[in-house]
Amino acid sequence: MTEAPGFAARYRPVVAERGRLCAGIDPHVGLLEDWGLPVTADGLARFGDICVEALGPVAAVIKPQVAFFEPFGAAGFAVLERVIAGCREAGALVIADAKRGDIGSTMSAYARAWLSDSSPLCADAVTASPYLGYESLRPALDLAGETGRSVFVLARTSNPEGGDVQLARLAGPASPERTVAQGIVDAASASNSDGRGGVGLVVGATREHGLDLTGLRGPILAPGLGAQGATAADLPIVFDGADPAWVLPASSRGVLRAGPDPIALRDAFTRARDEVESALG
Ligand SMILES: O=C(O)c1cc(=O)[nH]c(=O)n1[C@@H]1O[C@H](COP(=O)(O)O)[C@@H](O)[C@H]1O
Repeated sequence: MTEAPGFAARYRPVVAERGRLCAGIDPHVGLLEDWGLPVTADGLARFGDICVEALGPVAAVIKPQVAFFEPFGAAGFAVLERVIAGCREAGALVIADAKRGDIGSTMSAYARAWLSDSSPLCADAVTASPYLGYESLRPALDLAGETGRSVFVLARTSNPEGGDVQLARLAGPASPERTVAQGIVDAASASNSDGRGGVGLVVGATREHGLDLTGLRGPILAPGLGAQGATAADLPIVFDGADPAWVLPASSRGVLRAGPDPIALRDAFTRARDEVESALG
C-alpha cells in the first residue's frame, strides 16, 4: 500500500494559492438573528449554505466550530456534515473545531469520527485538547499521520484564563523552566520530525506567548483575529521567530458579521486575508 501524502504536502499548495487566513464558521445565535434567520435547524442550514458558497471556493482552510451545531441535535449534525463536505468539495481544507481530548481508547473513537474516510463527519483535521496528556491523543495523531490529516493541539490559547494551566511549570528535573505550553510545542515538534506536518498547534494571536516554535515544522492555527481584538499588524510581533509560512491566523465573527450577502461575506474574508498576507510577508 502506498502511503498517503502527509498533511504538509496537502496544506502548502492550497495555502500558497489561497492565502493564510482560516475562515471560522461559528453560527452564534446572535449571528443567525443578525442574518435574519430563524434559530432553528433550517436557519442553521441556510447559514451553512451561505458560508459554503461564499468561503468554500476562496479560503484555504475553513474551521466550523462544532459547538454551534450541537444544540440542534441530530439535525445540527446533519448540517455540519453538509458544511464539511461542501467546503472540502470547493477545495478548502476543513478543520473540525471539536476540541476533543480523552483517554486513548475513547480518543480512538473521536479520531474515527473526525479523521476517517468512512465517517460522515470526516474532515481534514480536528482540534484536540492535550490536557489528559499529549500521548493520550496518540490514536488521533496516528490516524491523522496515516491518512494525511492533522490534529491541531492546543498549546497557548487565545482566552485570558488559559495561562493558569498553560504557563504552569512542568514537573521533573529535566526541564525545570519549561512551561506546560512549551512541553506541548516540543512534543508536537518531535511528532513532526518525519517532515509530514501531521501535528499542528493552536497558539492564540491575542498576546505574546514566549514559546519557541522554531522546530515545529507544522501549521500554527492562530485564532483571535477580529472579535477577540488581535489585528494583522500584531502577527509579526506575536509570531516573531516562527516560520511565517506555517502561521495560519483565524477569524470567525470578524468576517461573519459581513453576512448574509455571500458577496459581502466573501469580500470581508478576502480583505482580512489580504491584510494578513501583507503583514506576514
Ligand atoms: O481552537 C480554536 O480554534 C480556538 C482556540 C483558541 O485558543 N481560541 C479560540 O478562539 N478558538 C476558536 O476560534 C474561534 C474564534 O472565534 P472569533 O472570536 O469569533 O474569531 C472560536 O470557534 C473559538 O472556539
